[in-house]
Amino acid sequence: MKITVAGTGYVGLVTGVMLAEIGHHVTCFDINEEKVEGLKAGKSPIYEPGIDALIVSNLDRMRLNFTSNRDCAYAYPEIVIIAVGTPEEEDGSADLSYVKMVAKDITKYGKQKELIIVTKSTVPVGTNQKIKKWIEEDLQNGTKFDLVSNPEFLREGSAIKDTFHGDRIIIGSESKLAASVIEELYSPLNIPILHTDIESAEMIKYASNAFLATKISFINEIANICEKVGANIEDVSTGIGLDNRIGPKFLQAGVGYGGSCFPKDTKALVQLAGNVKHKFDLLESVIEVNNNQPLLLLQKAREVVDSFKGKKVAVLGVAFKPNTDDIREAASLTIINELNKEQAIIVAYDPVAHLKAKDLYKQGVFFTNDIREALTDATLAFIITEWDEVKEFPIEKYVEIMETPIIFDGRNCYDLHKAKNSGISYYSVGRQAVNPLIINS
Ligand SMILES: NC(=O)C1=CN([C@@H]2O[C@H](COP(=O)(O)OP(=O)(O)OC[C@H]3O[C@@H](n4cnc5c(N)ncnc54)[C@H](O)[C@@H]3O)[C@@H](O)[C@H]2O)C=CC1
Ligand SMILES: O=C(O)[C@H]1O[C@H](OP(=O)(O)OP(=O)(O)OC[C@H]2O[C@@H](n3ccc(=O)[nH]c3=O)[C@H](O)[C@@H]2O)[C@H](O)[C@@H](O)[C@@H]1O
Repeated sequence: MKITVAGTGYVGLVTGVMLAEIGHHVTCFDINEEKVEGLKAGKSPIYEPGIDALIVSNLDRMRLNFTSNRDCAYAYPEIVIIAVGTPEEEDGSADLSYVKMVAKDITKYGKQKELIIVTKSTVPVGTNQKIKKWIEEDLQNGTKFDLVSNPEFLREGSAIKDTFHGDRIIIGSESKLAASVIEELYSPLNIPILHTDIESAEMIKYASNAFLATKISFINEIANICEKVGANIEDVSTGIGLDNRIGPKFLQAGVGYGGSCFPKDTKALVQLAGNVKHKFDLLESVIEVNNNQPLLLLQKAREVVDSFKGKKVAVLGVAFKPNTDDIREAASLTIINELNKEQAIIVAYDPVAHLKAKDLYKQGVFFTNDIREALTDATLAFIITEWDEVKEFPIEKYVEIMETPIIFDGRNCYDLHKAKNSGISYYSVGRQAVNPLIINS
């Protein structure tokens, strides 16, 4: 099939590449010309394991092309997939202006008589009806179009695997024919498909992200209590997860969830509920717990050192999770901002996100992809992202290279016995402190 994907971010690019790989002819359109030029040359604008090889092989097979020309993108596709951003507005609701821009481009530049428009961007319930209205406002006579809501569930860092081996594909449509075309589109993937109405498909996406965020805030609250009553959250998580009804996933306690989606989608769902006069108390608490979680780690450090002023502090991990260069809403930024306010000398390490993060700070923060450089002569270190490079860093080295080996681990990377034997002062989440220490400023 002939497909145009609007937006070449994490979702659009991975979707486009996947569809080309399973045999479709895909044009990826983006308004960012620099991105498009790079992609034409086979250069991915995002760090995502496995994506570069798929871009290059499908460019070579001529099944994939990139453009910033609207005529080329919208003239004759059979299907347009909307995969542009839906960032949050100031009040937490979703900004639909990029989605609207695509809807308007489709009617302005489209020359086809029949078209299926698939919404893959995460959009509030009711958005597909808005898209319908935006398109009908200036539709050429005689053009027939159908809408399909087809939310995306990939995770950054494992996006390729998630796309080829997802748990489910949701197809929400008012048109049986359009739904069957989209089912056919994905059939080589052999992933279970659920057909729903459009509104339910839109809600499935928000409810999924909200549920996962709830699991994380729940386990973080249990962790916070564990610390006070002498329990160990790692054992508690394992014990809970052995119940098949609960399952072991998304029970890793830490400094909370970040990224471009959980924070914005939870807020958007609270807004959506508010619009229909439903106060979503549970989800509001999930968000509040998450906002506090990095601050609790900082609080532990404040109880150990009187002041951060003038001290070298290492921050290990800047990306919101491992295997991505995405730093949107990363817990590291909360920690760095607070330390920066308190005039610490911050050296932040990340194996891939260090360059992106550099652009955010004018002064007071140094970024490196050399973990030793970050730790050498540091008074204390915060572990914020559980990169393999961090987990595999030998614990004894902290003692060797830091001025005082005091570690605040926001991702529970190390075994408590090993930490004890190594001689570091080690504070983690939901577990007892090891070799606790007080130093004077
Ligand atoms: N990042 C993720 O892991 C996931 C994201 N989503 C959702 O998918 C949507 C896209 O997210 P990302 O890919 O992360 O966004 P992104 O911010 O990485 O990429 C969006 C792209 O759209 C382009 N764009 C903006 N307006 C455009 C227009 N009118 N025409 C063509 N291109 C345009 C931008 O230049 C950018 O390259 C969002 O709604 C997000 O919530 C859903 C599942 C996973
Ligand atoms: O809508 C989206 O954008 C996507 O959001 C998440 O994917 P992603 O944000 O890429 O990453 P996750 O692996 O879900 O992690 C999100 C955050 O939760 C944190 N997390 C995750 C799991 C856990 O047990 N504990 C925990 O703190 C991670 O460190 C990270 O900061 C969902 O997992 C995807 O299904 C969804 O498609």
